Amino acid sequence: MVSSSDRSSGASPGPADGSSDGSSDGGADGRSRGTLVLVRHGQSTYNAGDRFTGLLDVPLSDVGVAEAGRAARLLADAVAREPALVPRRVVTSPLVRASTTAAIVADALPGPPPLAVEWRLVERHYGAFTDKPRDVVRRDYGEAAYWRYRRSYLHRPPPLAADDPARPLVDDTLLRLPDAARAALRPDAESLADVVERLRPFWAATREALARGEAVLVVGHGNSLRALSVLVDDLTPEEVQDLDVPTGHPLVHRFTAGTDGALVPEVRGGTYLDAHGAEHALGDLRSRGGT
Ligand SMILES: O=C(O)[C@H](O)COP(=O)(O)O
Repeated sequence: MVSSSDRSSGASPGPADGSSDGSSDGGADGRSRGTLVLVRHGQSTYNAGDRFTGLLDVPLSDVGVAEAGRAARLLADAVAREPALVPRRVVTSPLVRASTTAAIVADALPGPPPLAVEWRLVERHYGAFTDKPRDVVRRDYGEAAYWRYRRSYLHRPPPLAADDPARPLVDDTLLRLPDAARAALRPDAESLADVVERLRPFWAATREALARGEAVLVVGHGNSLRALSVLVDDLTPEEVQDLDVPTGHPLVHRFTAGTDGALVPEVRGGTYLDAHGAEHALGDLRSRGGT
């Protein structure tokens, strides 16, 4: 099983356009491949208030801005040691808590690399839980259902009703996404499995970039990154149930080529740039019920 605690110390690419700027050396020896760095945005105002966020477009808190700055410094130090880690672009969810984090991180890197917005990285649609304090949902739905909706792979939260006060806020986010996103996203609520399905094309493009030896840096959300991890590490539903993602901690995935040319993760679950800090953040996150 890969839980966050199994990750040891130590991002879609843009469209798979087949080009390379030579910023990565992976692939040259026929074995090593590109590097994927995943970063959950810094703490949002809703994380700070312990509310379900989902598709609401809320900003970073002051703590979140500081966390994004720390992630930027960690990545700047890492690329100074290993220039092949410089991504061609920083791929981000369109939601402002992620795109602000991505901009802070990109500014600290050589180039700086441009941002590429990928709608498939938006957070899981939390349905009727959207905008609700977690303790209220826990009280109203009961302990067992609360955990089932939050952590199970297949359960969707109850649908977001047309007269829910959060409905216009979610609709506002949906309206700002591309037509393809509105056609593909469930309008009422998503299970983690739904998020995995919408991320598949993104992972396919990312795999191609990694196979070309590129470095890919992705900024997303707690649940969109848990879902992406299912694809990156081939996690079972049981494994992803225990996976938590701390805010603002870069997680590096390196790959080699298997005998059949498939990408093989060097360390299943990846390697945090700041292992000690990530463990501390994960402990704190779990004491509050996880991602
Ligand atoms: O509340 C939520 O939607 C998730 O649990 C966390 O989402 P975030 O990573 O966007 O904070």
